[in-house]
Amino acid sequence: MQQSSLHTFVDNGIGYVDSCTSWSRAVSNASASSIDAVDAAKRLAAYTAVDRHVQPGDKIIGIGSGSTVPYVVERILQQGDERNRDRVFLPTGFQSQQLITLAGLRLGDITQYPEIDVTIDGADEADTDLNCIKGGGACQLREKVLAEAARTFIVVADYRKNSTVLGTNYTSGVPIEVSPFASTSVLRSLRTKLDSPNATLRMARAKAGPVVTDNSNFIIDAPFTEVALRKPRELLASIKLLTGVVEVGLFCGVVKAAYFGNQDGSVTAKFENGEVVHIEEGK
Ligand SMILES: O=C[C@H](O)[C@H](O)[C@H](O)COP(=O)(O)O
Repeated sequence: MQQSSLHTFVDNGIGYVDSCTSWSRAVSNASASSIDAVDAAKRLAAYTAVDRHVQPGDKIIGIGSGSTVPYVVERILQQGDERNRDRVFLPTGFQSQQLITLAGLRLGDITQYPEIDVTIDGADEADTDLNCIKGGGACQLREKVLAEAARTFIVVADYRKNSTVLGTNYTSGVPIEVSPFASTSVLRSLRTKLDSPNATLRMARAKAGPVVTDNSNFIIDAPFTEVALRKPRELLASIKLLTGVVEVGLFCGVVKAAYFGNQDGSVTAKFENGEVVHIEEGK
């Protein structure tokens, strides 16, 4: 598999970059040079994470979703056929399934392999304690299953996702996957009971009607106050209690380490014990 083909796939995205998130739309609208800089940062983060966390003994590997993940697959391919021959790769959705297949890697399923050695995924934003917002691409249910099943769950992203408090840079709201049947009542509860007056159903861009997830559900994007987002575990618990909610794009207490590519060619690594390490280019 040529590396460029993996990115052609994502660029055309089967619509991923173009259609999934307002964040991604912002990127699409940015100048070519800023896209290059952001992409370079994504690649740096992905390569560093793979080099440190995808070890020869790791045989069951979870592959997340988003525009940073193709670089993860690219780096894994660079580890060579010998190392990848007896590995199985589990996808978090349609996009990563296509990535794995196109790369010529062996595709597996979480139902066959409920214990994963390492899962690497993107994020929409991560805070100081490694709580994350995920689901800008509507994949959070399968992503959370593969994150929790993994001995090591690693997040990779560019510098824009590295925050102190969730909701600082990613302002579209917390992505919430809901059963279509319950979507109106969940929306109402979010607006009236959970103080998210601007919660909205995510609409598709090249289809009339709402975004439909890989699990045939809908997505609600629910913005919350900074006060609420400073306590993501509590917020997650209260959203999950709403009948009809399938999964919430708040990941709390699952990330072992997050790698953020910076514009100057360095990588910032944040670990679950609170340690922050600055990795200079090439180290
Ligand atoms: O549902 C999508 C996922 O949570 C992605 O990992 C997240 O949206 C980050 O994607 P990207 O790397 O494109 O910013």
